[in-house]
Amino acid sequence: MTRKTSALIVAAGRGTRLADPQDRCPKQYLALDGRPMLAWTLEAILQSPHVADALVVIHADDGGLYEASLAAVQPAMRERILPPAIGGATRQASVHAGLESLASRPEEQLPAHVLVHDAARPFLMAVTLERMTDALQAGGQAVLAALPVHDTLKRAGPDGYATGTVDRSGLWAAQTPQGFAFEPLLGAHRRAAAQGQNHFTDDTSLAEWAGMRVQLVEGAAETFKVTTRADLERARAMAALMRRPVSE
Ligand SMILES: Nc1ccn([C@@H]2O[C@H](COP(=O)(O)OP(=O)(O)OP(=O)(O)O)[C@@H](O)[C@H]2O)c(=O)n1
Ligand SMILES: C[C@](O)(CO)[C@H](O)COP(=O)(O)O
Repeated sequence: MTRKTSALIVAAGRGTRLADPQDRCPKQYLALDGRPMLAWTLEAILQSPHVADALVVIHADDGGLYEASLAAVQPAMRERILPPAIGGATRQASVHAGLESLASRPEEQLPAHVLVHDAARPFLMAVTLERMTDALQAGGQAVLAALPVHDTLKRAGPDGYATGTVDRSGLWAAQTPQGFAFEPLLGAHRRAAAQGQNHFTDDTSLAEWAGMRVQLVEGAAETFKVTTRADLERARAMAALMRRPVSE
C-alpha cells in the first residue's frame, strides 16, 4: 500500500501585524470575495490529486470561525478535512501540535509525507504542489517552496541611511508549503521541544537544525503571505479576479 500525503494547515495565529484593535477577527478568517481566507487555502491545497487529506491547527477560541470556514469549502473537499488540532503560542508549537494529532491516528492512516502550509497564504499554485510532490516522491526528506531574491538588497542603520549593499546571489525568500517525510519531521519537532529550541520561524529551519537536507523548489509570487493590511487588500483584489462561477 502506498502511504498518503497529508496537508497540515497552521491557522492558530492572531494576526497582530494586520489586525486593528476594533477588528477582532484573525486574518485567516477574514473574507476574500465573500469566503473566509481559510476556505480559499483549504481548497487550494485539496485541489491537488497528490494530497489525500488536510488537518487544520486552530486557536482554542476560534471554533466558531473555523466551522464557518469549513461550511464555505466545496462539499467534496470538505469530506477530506480531518478534525482540527489546537495550536500553541508560536507557529512552531502549532505545527508540532498538528503533527502529534496526525501521529495519533491509526497506523495505517499515518502519512508518508506532510505538506505544512500557512492558512495566511491563500493562493497556492498547482505547479508548486507538483514540484514539491515530485521532489518528495524522488526521495527528498525536506522540500521548501521559495522565491529567488531579484531585488538589490540594502542594509540600513537605525537612522535610515544605507550602510551597505547585501550580495543577493544564492538568496531565496522562504514560503510555504514546506514538504517533509512525516516521521523525520515529527522526530525533529519532538527533539526541538524537548531541548527548548523554540525559536524556529519555519519548519525547514528546524529541519536543518535536526540535520535534514532541505531542497528548494520554485514557489510563486501569488503565494504571498497576508501579513499587513496592504497584503489583505491585494488578496481581496486577487480573490475578486478568481471568483468561482455561480454554478459551482
Ligand atoms: N501561534 C501561531 C502563530 C502563527 N500560526 C500560523 O502561522 C501562519 C504564519 O504566521 P504569521 O503570518 O506570522 O501569522 P500570525 O502569527 O497570526 O501573525 P502576526 O505575527 O502578525 O501576529 C499563519 O497562518 C498563522 O495562523 C499558528 O498557527 N500559530
Ligand atoms: C513559514 C513562513 O511562511 C516563512 O515565510 C513563516 O510564516 C514566516 O513567518 P514570519 O515571521 O512572518 O517571517
